[in-house]
Amino acid sequence: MEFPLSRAAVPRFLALDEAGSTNDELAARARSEASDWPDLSVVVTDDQTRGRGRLGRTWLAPSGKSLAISILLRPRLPGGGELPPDALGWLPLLAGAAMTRAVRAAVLPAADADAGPEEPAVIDGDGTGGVDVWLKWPNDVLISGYKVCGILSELLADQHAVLVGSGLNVSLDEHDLPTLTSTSLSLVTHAPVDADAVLVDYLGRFTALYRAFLDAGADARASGLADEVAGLCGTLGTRVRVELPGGEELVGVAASLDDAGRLIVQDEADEGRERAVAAGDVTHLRY
Ligand SMILES: Nc1ncnc2c1ncn2[C@@H]1O[C@H](COP(=O)(O)OP(=O)(O)OP(=O)(O)O)[C@@H](O)[C@H]1O
Ligand SMILES: O=C(O)CCCC[C@@H]1SC[C@@H]2NC(=O)N[C@@H]21
Repeated sequence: MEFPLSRAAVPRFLALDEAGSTNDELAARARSEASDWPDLSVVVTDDQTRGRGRLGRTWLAPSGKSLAISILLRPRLPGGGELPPDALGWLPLLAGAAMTRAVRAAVLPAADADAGPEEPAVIDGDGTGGVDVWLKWPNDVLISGYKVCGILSELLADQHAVLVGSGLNVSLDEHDLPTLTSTSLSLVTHAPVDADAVLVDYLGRFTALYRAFLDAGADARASGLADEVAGLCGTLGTRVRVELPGGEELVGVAASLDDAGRLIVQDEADEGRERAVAAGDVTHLRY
């Protein structure tokens, strides 16, 4: 697949006909030819054969019907210093916000896609009941509750770099869907999707948010990133169950994001005491 628009949008762009994992492909190049792979280098394929999710889980991508996109970040503060650890948690959320906007632009009429972050994005002209697109904290983009994109961020500690990998279901049919809870762009639009147009939109939005974040000294509130993420995050205000990494379970309303991008949950088992969650499997519960 050719990506003329996306290729022009970033400092280095490599489209592979096939890859095991684009995160692994980009990590290997970032290490072996570091000076040739600058900040915001991108590796993409529409045929990823061994995609990874968190905790060794599998990301499935039928050949030719989805995009695996990896972005290399070598973030530096305006003075050249490295990002404080708390700032790193915002990078996957930044990617999620950019992807949520790009998915909205791909599946919603322009007026709805560009609405303010708090506006629900809904099409209801055809009696289908409407379509909404939200970010599920911390790493999924959902269309009407179905997962269209998953994001995996990995630290390249030896490079002081981060890889942000996104798997986007572009044109999977019903019978291609890997889970009962997934969907694709074309299943929603009922029309062919221009993958290069979606990708360049994602990269442009990502770059703008990333530059603003770094220019503000990696202060998510000052740069507007925290508001953008919060406005797009469908998890906030809902009752959630969180399976914490140690196996503990936490149930309560997801109230806000803290300064490190962690989810603040009001623990029902402890009189609503607020607990900050950095990682875990989140399920949105219905009342
Ligand atoms: N192409 C795909 N589209 C949607 N979901 C997928 C796809 N491939 C795999 N999955 C799901 O994504 C999960 C990846 O695991 P990971 O823990 O990284 O994701 P998660 O977003 O945290 O989990 P979940 O999707 O269950 O909330 C797998 O467990 C699988 O259920
Ligand atoms: O399931 C998730 O939520 C995360 C999935 C992340 C998949 C992407 S596809 C591009 C990059 N390469 C990988 O092996 N994984 C990520």
